[in-house]
Amino acid sequence: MKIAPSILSANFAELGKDVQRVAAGGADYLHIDIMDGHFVPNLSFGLPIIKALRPVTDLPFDCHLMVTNPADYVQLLAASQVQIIGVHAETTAHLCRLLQQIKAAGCQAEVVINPATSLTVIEEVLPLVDSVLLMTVNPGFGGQKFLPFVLKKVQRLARIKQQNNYHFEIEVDGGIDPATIKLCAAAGATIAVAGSFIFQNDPAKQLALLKAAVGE
Ligand SMILES: O=C(CO)[C@@H](O)[C@H](O)COP(=O)(O)O
Ligand SMILES: [Co+2]
Repeated sequence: MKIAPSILSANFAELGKDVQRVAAGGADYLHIDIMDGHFVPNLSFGLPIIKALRPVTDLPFDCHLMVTNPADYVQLLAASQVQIIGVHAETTAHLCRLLQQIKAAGCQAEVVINPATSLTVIEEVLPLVDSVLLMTVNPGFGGQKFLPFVLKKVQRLARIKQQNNYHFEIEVDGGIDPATIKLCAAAGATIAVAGSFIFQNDPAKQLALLKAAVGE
């Protein structure tokens, strides 16, 4: 199980230092939540923050776009050396084209769905993607409670992946702590995003607690 700390819950007054702390603590990715106040009822941060953080760490940037017009940002994010671009299936009528644009820009394509969105919405594009991010909270805020009904969706996706010999990562995002990461790993998730749990205390210590919970 790989871990992607979400900087949404970092101390923004010490953002660079917090990023270095999670990198030193053994994080596998840096999860960056971009919110526009339209697709989700919250604003977070944008490209200047990504550009400022890029020289701070070699961790791959996993950019989770919670915006109504994700296609407008693909080229800009690719030019800012973001490795993974995650787009919500709910934001576009042209999901296949959007994922192709991400790949053509040289990035890994990640499709994201809300807790209430069915896997059937993304089934046809599964051969195209590098990762599938299943939201385990309703997107927009850190510190929310994990929604256990999504575990069945993780299991179903893991089965589809195995049956078709697909190679995408299965990522979960929201409400991850030592108890819920264990449930997600057992259901077949391969990457866990964690924000408030990691940054509520010493990030290296918190990362170790998450890893220990999944036997790493
Ligand atoms: O995308 C989101 C929220 O919309 C997440 O990435 C959060 O940042 C996760 O925070 P916690 O639930 O772990 O506090
Ligand atoms: Co996120």
